[in-house]
Amino acid sequence: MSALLEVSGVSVSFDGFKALNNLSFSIGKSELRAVIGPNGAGKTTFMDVVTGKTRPDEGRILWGEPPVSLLGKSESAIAVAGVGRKFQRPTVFEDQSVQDNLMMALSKPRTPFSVLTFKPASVDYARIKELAEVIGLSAELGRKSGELSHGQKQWLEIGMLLAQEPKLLLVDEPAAGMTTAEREKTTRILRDAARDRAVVVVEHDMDFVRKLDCKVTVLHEGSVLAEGSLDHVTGNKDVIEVYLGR
Ligand SMILES: Nc1ncnc2c1ncn2[C@@H]1O[C@H](COP(=O)(O)OP(=O)(O)OP(=O)(O)O)[C@@H](O)[C@H]1O
Repeated sequence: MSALLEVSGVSVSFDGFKALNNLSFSIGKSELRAVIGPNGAGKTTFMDVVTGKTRPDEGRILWGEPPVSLLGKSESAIAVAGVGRKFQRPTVFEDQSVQDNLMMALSKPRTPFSVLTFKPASVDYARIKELAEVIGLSAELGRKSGELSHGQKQWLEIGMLLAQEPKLLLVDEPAAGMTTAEREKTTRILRDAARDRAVVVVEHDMDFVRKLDCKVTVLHEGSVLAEGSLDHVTGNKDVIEVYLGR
């Protein structure tokens, strides 16, 4: 499988402390991957370097086919290239309806004035209907987003990101604060999203990671400690030591 994103030998230091230490990571075009690791392992910094928020001191970040370097590109250029990022807390426009939130997301990649001048066409309404089905909010399209449950807001934001058709979606702890039923639905949404794009899920919750049923990358002290199925990595003695303490 050819890689969509290839991170190699990336290091990032903050005041001499290596948050990422010679990190290498690669993901294919339609792949779901969970990234786990104890607090301070470098998960957020990893997402920050991929999205251009933090510049690495060393290493390469190659993207797409033919591969181009993401190093030196701005956060917005990286987003336009197809990297979407979902932060942990949902950020939707609470006073707007679910449909309007999705419509605003659809309008984003056009021009700087697109939100003001955007006139939805029937194709846009059809796309919103489709997105609402993907995120399980078809019955909520007319509701104010502020009235949604925490889980529904998270799904709406995932839908808003999908509206922009990212090639890679980075999702930070989507299951936090969700009910069991919401987690199950989130698993389904992420697995479906990864059918035709790459999805990286940073997660602490092992039950949730198990349900994702995908390859897992374990980070520790800014490097990859282990990689493989969840059973493989949780059976690794280094991983056990890191999680349970020496
Ligand atoms: N801007 C910064 N300045 C100084 N140190 C930082 C900065 N950002 C991260 N760090 C340090 O780098 C290390 C890695 O942090 P990072 O947030 O990437 O870890 P994480 O795996 O996301 O942790 P958590 O699971 O707690 O969110 C931590 O020790 C953190 O304190």
